[in-house]
Amino acid sequence: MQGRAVLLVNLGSPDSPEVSDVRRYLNEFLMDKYVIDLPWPLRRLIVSAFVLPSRPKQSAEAYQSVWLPEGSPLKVISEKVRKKLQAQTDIPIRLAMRYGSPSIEQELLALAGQAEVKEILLLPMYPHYAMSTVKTCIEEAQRIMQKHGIRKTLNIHPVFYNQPDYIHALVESARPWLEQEFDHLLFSYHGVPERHIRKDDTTGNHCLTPDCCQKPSTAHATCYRHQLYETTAEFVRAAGIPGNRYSVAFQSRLGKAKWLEPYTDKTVEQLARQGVKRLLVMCPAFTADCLETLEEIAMQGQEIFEAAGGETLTLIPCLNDHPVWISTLKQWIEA
Ligand SMILES: C=CC1=C(C)c2cc3[nH]c(cc4nc(cc5[nH]c(cc1n2)c(C)c5CCC(=O)O)C(CCC(=O)O)=C4C)c(C)c3C=C
Ligand SMILES: [Fe+2]
Ligand SMILES: [Fe+2]
Repeated sequence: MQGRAVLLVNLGSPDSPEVSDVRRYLNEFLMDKYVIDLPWPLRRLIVSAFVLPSRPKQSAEAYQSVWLPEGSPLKVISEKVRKKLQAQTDIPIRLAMRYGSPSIEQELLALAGQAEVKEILLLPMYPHYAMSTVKTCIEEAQRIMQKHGIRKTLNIHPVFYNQPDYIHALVESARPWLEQEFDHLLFSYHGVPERHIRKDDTTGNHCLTPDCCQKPSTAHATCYRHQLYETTAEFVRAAGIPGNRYSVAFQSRLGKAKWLEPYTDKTVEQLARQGVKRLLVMCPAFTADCLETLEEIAMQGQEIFEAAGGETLTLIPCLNDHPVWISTLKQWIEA
């Protein structure tokens, strides 16, 4: 294990929940060609003319409602994970954010500056492949390595959506909630525009039909929808949840393009109208709780659910710093 180092990467948050910091963060995030995948002039126009005038204020209010004294939940939790992991291994571990701080550049340089480090394992903290998450982290890390002429080996940890030890950690972390009475379990995954999946499809004909993600295909290596269906299937199998007590939906859509469906807000409303009173929601696209779970699901989702006749919507926390997840990460980095 000598000579190894690890860089954990997550998405990132604004430096503070003030409108100006949220604007700077959204600008960096949405100007990434893998997030808004349009030619630069069009992307610049859309972000400047349609997003930045109003979204920062709206998002800042949302961030203010979940902000912790130590900072953004995503960063605070990610740092806890890093610290707990570091306490269990001698391999140097650092944490970077794809957008905002600490940057991939700063953290890669810090690792590369240690003479004893010969190879760096990049571990994007996302279970599923998407160009807006995993691909952009990998490319950014490679760009930084090239820019600074870093002569160390960069290894990429593969996505882990169907890894038995990941599924086990997910089930163990959800267990206290699953042991309580509930009517329905909703898996709410962060959505992506359908176009993103088609763009990464090497076969040219995948994800054009509703059931393509269920059939064997080489396209699944980069198919976010296939991968999250697999996580769901493995989870319910391991946790013993019957087919009529769970469903999948997609949250956090932005803009006018067609995103993966069904949408979480509509599904939550529909479930309440169908008579579901106690709804559990889990969000396995994220490994750490963040704005999208704590505000969009636990706050907005609860309001939608209650208004439509539901009683309690309970968010199952993400893996966060659960001990089974920490020991899974330890095994992966030491393998
Ligand atoms: C085109 C827009 C977006 C795509 C595509 C997208 C994909 C995507 N995002 C995550 C994980 C997270 N996203 C978060 C926040 C967030 N996401 C978008 C837009 C897209 N995401 C925006 C504009 C925001 C900011 C908040 C807002 O204004 O709504 C977060 C939370 C960050 C935090 O600070 O807590 C996470 C995490 C995944 C996994 C994903 C594709 C699979
Ligand atoms: Fe997002
Ligand atoms: Fe697919």
